[in-house]
Amino acid sequence: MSTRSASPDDSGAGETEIIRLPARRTGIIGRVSDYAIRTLDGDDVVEANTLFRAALHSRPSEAEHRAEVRAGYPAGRALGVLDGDDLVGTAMSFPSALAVPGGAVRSMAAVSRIAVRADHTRRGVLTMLQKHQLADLAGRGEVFASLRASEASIYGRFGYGVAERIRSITVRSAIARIRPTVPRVGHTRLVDQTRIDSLLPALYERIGLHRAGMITRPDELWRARFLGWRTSSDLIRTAVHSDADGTDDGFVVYRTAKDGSGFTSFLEVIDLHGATPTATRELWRFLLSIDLIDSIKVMMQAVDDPLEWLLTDRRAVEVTGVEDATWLRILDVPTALAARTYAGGDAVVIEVEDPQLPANSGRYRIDGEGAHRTEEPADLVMSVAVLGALYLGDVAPSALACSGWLTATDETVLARADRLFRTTIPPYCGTFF
Ligand SMILES: CC(=O)SCCNC(=O)CCNC(=O)[C@H](O)C(C)(C)COP(=O)(O)OP(=O)(O)OC[C@H]1O[C@@H](n2cnc3c(N)ncnc32)[C@H](O)[C@@H]1OP(=O)(O)O
Repeated sequence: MSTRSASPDDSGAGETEIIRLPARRTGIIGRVSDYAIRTLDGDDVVEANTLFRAALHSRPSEAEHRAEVRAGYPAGRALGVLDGDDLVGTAMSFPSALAVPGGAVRSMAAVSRIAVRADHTRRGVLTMLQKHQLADLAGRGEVFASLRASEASIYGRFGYGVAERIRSITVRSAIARIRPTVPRVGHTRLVDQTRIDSLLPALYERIGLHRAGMITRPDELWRARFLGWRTSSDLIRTAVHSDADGTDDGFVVYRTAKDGSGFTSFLEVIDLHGATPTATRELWRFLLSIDLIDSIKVMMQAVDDPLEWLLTDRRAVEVTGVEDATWLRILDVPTALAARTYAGGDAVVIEVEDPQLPANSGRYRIDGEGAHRTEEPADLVMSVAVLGALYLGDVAPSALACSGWLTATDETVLARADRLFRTTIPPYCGTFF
């Protein structure tokens, strides 16, 4: 049990993130000066969630949702930093798995809900959390950790590199028409929003990890998502596409909101996945057919999404931004390097530097057949964060060499490395956590 101080009238309106967890002698896994770090369990994760929400300037979840908030935390994966009895920092992760170039899938911790109480920042609390979290995840045998960064300047120092980017778009519905020669396949239906819990996880699993960068969604991640959608003040709807044989093969979750004039609204795509490009295309056909929508926004779309090619007027799609999405931290470099495929060509030897997880440091020979440790001299030297950036194929080694992120013995090495790491399409995750 834990206690949280509340406003004098106890209405909850003024609740703060001053959270006291009872002193415990057990479960402490580390100490730095006045701070102790321990694994959080039971209702303590709900308090950690309140701390996280406060750090993002959001109010706590309603008391009636306590059980659901708790269900959104996998057991044994939340950490808390305590200053005396005060919870002042937290981090957690979901157990997931990542599809890598070539189609293999390896374990991945989806790291999330990192927060330090506003009056304790810049004193090393996150550094303490990261040190323990990385060691814990590597100790569990997880191959990757991944996160979405609130700010780009935070996580490189902990070995995370930008491995995937996404684009955001606005579609002007009034001029967005699907080219008439594009065949209509299957059909799309709205589903009962109160029943999506039993529909979407299985459908997402059936869609599968068909692209490098996609990740599995554990139950706790879905629970957290459903809670967010249920408690949103916006109107949220779900549509499912089935193919010509009647098999469900894609879904879209979207919200609509009025723009103030009364009759027109905008629509925002929250989650859209198709097992095939055709399923995704047909979901777009549905979205574009909804009446009284001025514009459609997508915050998280693959950078190579072909939507504009589908339309009679490609300028109906305005790209409003391109941002970093997956920050990848390779926890087990030998396993990660061996898991992905490489285009052919001559070998390169890379030297990886990883002071936080030194078992990763060393030289690796990579060629079209795979990758393994070697004692040969290095052609390229890079940090584990830079290897994370290269790994899914989003950026070429030559681009990172030119910007000073890695060093190469000569230009010909870079051409070889570019060829080896190149992938046919850029990575895309499509899951926020
Ligand atoms: C995956 C996610 O959950 S993303 C959400 C992350 N959470 C938030 O953004 C919520 C608001 N912010 C916070 O809670 C905190 O400021 C955190 C978690 C970002 C940082 O925690 P802190 O305890 O202040 O970090 P810590 O003191 O360990 O700093 C480590 C280093 O990172 C730097 N750093 C930390 N945060 C930032 C930042 N926002 N911008 C720039 N540098 C930063 C520090 O200056 C320090 O650098 P140094 O090693 O050269 O001295």
